[in-house]
Amino acid sequence: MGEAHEFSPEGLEANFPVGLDLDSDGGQTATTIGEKVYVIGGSDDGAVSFGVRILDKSKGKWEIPMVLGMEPAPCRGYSAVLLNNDKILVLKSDSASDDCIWFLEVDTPFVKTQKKILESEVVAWSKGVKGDGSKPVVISGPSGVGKGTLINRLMDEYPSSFGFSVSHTTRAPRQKEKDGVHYHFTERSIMKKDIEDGKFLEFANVHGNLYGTSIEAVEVVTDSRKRCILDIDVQGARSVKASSLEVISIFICPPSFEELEKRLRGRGTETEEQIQKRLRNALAELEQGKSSGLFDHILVNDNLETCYANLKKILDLDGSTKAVCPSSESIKLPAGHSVSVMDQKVLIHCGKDEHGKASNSLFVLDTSSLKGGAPGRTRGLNVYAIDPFTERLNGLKQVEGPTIES
Ligand SMILES: Nc1ncnc2c1ncn2[C@@H]1O[C@H](COP(=O)(O)OP(=O)(O)OP(=O)(O)O)[C@@H](O)[C@H]1O
Ligand SMILES: Nc1nc2c(ncn2[C@@H]2O[C@H](COP(=O)(O)O)[C@@H](O)[C@H]2O)c(=O)[nH]1
Repeated sequence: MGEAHEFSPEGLEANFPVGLDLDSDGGQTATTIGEKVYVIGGSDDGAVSFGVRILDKSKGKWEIPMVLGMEPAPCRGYSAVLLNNDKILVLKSDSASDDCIWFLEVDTPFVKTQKKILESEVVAWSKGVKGDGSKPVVISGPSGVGKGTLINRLMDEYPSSFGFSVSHTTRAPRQKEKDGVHYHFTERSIMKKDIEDGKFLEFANVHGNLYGTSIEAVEVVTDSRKRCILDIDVQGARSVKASSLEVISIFICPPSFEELEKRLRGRGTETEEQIQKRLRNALAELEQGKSSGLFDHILVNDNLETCYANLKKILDLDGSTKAVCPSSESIKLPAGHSVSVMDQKVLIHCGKDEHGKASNSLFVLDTSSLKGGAPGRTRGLNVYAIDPFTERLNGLKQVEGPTIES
């Protein structure tokens, strides 16, 4: 965990004279990691935006990195603190409670991998979400096995707990499919460009078309505080496994190849040629799915009721645990806040409240159990309030029902 630092453009310019032309009216922070200075932000009419540039001190050169993930919306101010030498915690002032904690990943495993793939300087934004959240669920299996049927049942029974990751595809829509609901139907050239720009968590050529999960598709679901479900093929599942997104992966098998063919034909959505292609691919998918240790669970979808019951068991929905329900705690930071770091705890001193009055509020952001991160959200944030009059820092105590605004 790095030291919290108060940002001073003047001080920084004295230390790093190589053209560090930071806003004199603030709105920017600079965080140094080794030879690199990460400068975030810039203000325009009082609104701070979150552009990123990097000063490489060894080369005496500025670089504009590729920025992955959704950037935070502009706000009136923020503070930044380095965590674990690989990410910068950004605390936005006067922002909605579910939009004030962000991470700019600058040297995490995901960013390191992307730097290699994209052969460019890369940083990645990841919004912090409170509470443990639940790992996204990857559901894979050959075409026609019943993945969509199972997912639809789950979403119908638990509409507030699960959200579907809407993939992009270059295949044509089927009769009842809606753009933006079942898929984002797109053109190959557009999708390829977005892939090159690092917007996809995974993508694959499946049955002659391009399919992929955008980082945004997963973020949108996480932001709605639901557990994300991805319906993707085996190649996609392998890419996700290799990424830093932690998931539960489930492979669905048919009871027999004949039954698979029957279901695929019975659905009546593909031409004979497409059915033949999907069946040919199913042989390889079944072999890979069953044998490679790629999946955490394998379910046989023979009887639909039994298979659905087993799926619910895997997802702890068989009555033994509560439904996925996010914490309702929230936080809103005034412009005058400051931060300091102790062990893995970030102390947020509120300074002034939203009416400009002095405030003694002190919040603790415990970063010891962070999970996930880019691509996607950073889960496991624990925020609580402490009363500075009654508590000493070595005796931090959680206050019930924090006074943090909801
Ligand atoms: N257990 C089952 N028994 C009999 N029919 C089933 C069963 N599960 C699903 N089906 C039927 O099989 C057909 C294919 O199911 P579904 O569309 O859900 O497959 P899928 O795996 O999502 O396929 P794709 O990967 O092509 O999207 C549908 O007509 C569905 O009603
Ligand atoms: N790798 C990915 N595979 C995906 C994605 N979205 C869907 N799929 C898989 O494609 C086949 C065919 O789907 P269909 O809707 O044309 O029948 C199926 O196995 C899906 O699981 C994706 O984003 N990435």
